[in-house]
Amino acid sequence: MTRYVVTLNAGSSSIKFALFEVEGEDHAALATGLVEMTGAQRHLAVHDNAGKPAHQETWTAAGDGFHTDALRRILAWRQSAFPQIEVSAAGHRVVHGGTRYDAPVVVTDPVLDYLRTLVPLAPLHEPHNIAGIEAAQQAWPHVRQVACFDTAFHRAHPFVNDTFALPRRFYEEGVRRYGFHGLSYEYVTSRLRQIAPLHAAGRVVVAHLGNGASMCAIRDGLSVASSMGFTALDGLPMGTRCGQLDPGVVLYLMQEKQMGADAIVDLLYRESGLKGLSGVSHDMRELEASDSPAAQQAIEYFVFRIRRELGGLAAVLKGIDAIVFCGGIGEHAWHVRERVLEGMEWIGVELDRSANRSSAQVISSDRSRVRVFVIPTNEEEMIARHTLAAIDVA
Ligand SMILES: Nc1ncnc2c1ncn2[C@@H]1O[C@H](COP(=O)(O)OP(=O)(O)O)[C@@H](O)[C@H]1O
Ligand SMILES: CC(=O)OP(=O)(O)O
Ligand SMILES: [Mg+2]
Repeated sequence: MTRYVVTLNAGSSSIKFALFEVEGEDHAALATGLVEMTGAQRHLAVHDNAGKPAHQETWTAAGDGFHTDALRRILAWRQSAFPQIEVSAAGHRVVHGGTRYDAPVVVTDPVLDYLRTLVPLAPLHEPHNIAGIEAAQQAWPHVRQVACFDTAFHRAHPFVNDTFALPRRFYEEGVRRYGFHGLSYEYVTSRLRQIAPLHAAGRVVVAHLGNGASMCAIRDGLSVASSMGFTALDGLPMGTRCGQLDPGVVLYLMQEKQMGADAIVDLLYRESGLKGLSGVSHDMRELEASDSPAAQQAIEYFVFRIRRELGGLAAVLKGIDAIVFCGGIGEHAWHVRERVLEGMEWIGVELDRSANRSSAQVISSDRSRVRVFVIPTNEEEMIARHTLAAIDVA
């Protein structure tokens, strides 16, 4: 039986969506799309299954909520482009699932109530993920909604990789290292199983380097440790997020700079990372093109933190068999990959520079003991897979 699923990844200023046709184990994206918001301007662009532009719309917001407005347009496009299709379910990327969810779940009112309590733990993502679900419920009242969590993949971490050294009661109430980008790690792991099954069964470090960035140690397909923690702020520096930070800095901001919680949230989530360090841009493409010394230093810091994390995660795994790069930077910025892997022969990596420059699937040399891969991630396909599985058991 052929089934159809819509996936939604709602952010603060964009919604990524896709329509999948599912036949048994085969998931084919019939179309993928993006709605972007710039000021009052809205822009919707859909690409077909060959990646060719299939539909575009630009409009000015009429005071309506971004998600409701955009979802109505997505629905109208779906009805006119694929009138014969009946959608079985809508799957949503939800960044934080807290302690309660270690698997995707069909959305009900109690689920939404719980997700609302997690908003302070993911202020850049969770409110928009919830708004996307609510708008989809309104727009498509007869379609089941499934929440797919970024944290779920990491929920089996051993205690030491899950805890902070705070009094125990904080751990019990959920102050833990959750880890994020789980849908991406799960997808990449499943691709690695197809491409290189022996490596996939071994010790793998995946670097998801996008606008948000994290790294994950994976053994036999299971997450063992992640660079991200309680929130999606920790670990690597990101487009606008600070990454690892001495908590003493936060105390200093409060006590000496009299900064309140909202100002600190803004500083650490929206004004730091590559953007804050460079003063030029949050975007790696603009930093690479810039001749500003601060832009070059921001890249240097990004590379430095990835190298530190790689060493740390390799130690957790007691050695590594494979490294995988994914995400916008991981898939395209060969220069960053080259600098991350420079002088890493001690860990067993020998780079094939020309394969790396063309972003080939395997970028390590034939002699390299550790195999290094570039695998384009596909969070949408993972959401589609989880969504159908969740409605099948519900
Ligand atoms: N060709 C490229 N070269 C270098 N960096 C790139 C390139 N394309 C995208 N990027 C980087 O990837 C980021 C987007 O990553 P992506 O994983 O698509 O983000 P998101 O987290 O929004 O899904 C951009 O902000 C930019 O820094
Ligand atoms: C969790 C996270 O950082 O997500 P994104 O990369 O989409 O910002
Ligand atoms: Mg991302």
